[in-house]
Amino acid sequence: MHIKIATRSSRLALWQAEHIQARLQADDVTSELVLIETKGDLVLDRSLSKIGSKGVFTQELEDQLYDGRVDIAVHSAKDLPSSLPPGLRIIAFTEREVANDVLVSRNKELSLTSGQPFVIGTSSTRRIALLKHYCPHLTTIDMRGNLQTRIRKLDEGQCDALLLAYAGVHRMGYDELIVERLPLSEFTPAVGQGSIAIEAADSLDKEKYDVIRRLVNHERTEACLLAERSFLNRLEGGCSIPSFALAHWSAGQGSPGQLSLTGGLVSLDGTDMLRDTFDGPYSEATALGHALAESILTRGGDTILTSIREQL
Ligand SMILES: NCc1[nH]cc(CCC(=O)O)c1CC(=O)O
Repeated sequence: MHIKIATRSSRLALWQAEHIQARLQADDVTSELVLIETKGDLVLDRSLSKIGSKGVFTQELEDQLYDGRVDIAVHSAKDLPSSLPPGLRIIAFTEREVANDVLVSRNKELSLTSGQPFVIGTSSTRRIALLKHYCPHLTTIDMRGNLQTRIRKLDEGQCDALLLAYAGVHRMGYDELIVERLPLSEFTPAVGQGSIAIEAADSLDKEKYDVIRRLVNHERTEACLLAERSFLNRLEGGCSIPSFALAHWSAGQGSPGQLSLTGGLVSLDGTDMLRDTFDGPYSEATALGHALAESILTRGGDTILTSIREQL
């Protein structure tokens, strides 16, 4: 069997695609990578929220799936919108890497909790809003581009530190630049952070589908991500909305276990913060995400969302 894989060509995207290739090799499946530029890779002078939140890193890959030029597309799960275009679906999620955000700097003394002011480069609306909420003494400057570009900008002195996902920093081999791992309880990650998602057309050959699921999919991560993505879907938030959610699986009473989903929303200026945790059975992941989102919306989340949409 031979599988054609669409991927972006950033180093992180290639790492992820090669990771999937290595998994498939375990079963004598051959594969090849088809490298594709997306709008998110090409337009670097505007923030993601201005380019348009939906599918900036995914659309060109999806075109290849529709045309049948590739079998699957590999993405950071975080970059995939919570609802996919018709005819496409996610067929597997890899086991999640450490989900935390980390502070990256050449200066080992820096810490978010020290009370010392410094400048953080990030253009994530979630990270900016959470920093405003928990660390009002810090300043942020807008910083896009792939990991290597951002670290170059850090080294040029454009900022003192970066706030990044551990998963990407670790995969790119920059662990020695991590000066602090941020607590999940405050800096709750973006939906899907740390997992790799495999997207395919509904028409994907059944044998390929089965092989990919068997060799790549991690069931517990999948359940967590279904809950998180359902939460995001109900909020109708793309990656430009400062929302966050993280689910954990636990053994609970008997199999197949329980999910605990924490998620919320913060206003762009950091003043209004809503966060809650809902627990439910593993088999009800989608309903759990939906219920948490409903609760957040009725407790004032709808007002926060309206004002976010007016400002972006
Ligand atoms: N949108 C950028 C993006 N997409 C996925 C990752 C990191 C890897 C991951 O979370 O899977 C990053 C960089 C970052 O947020 O630091």
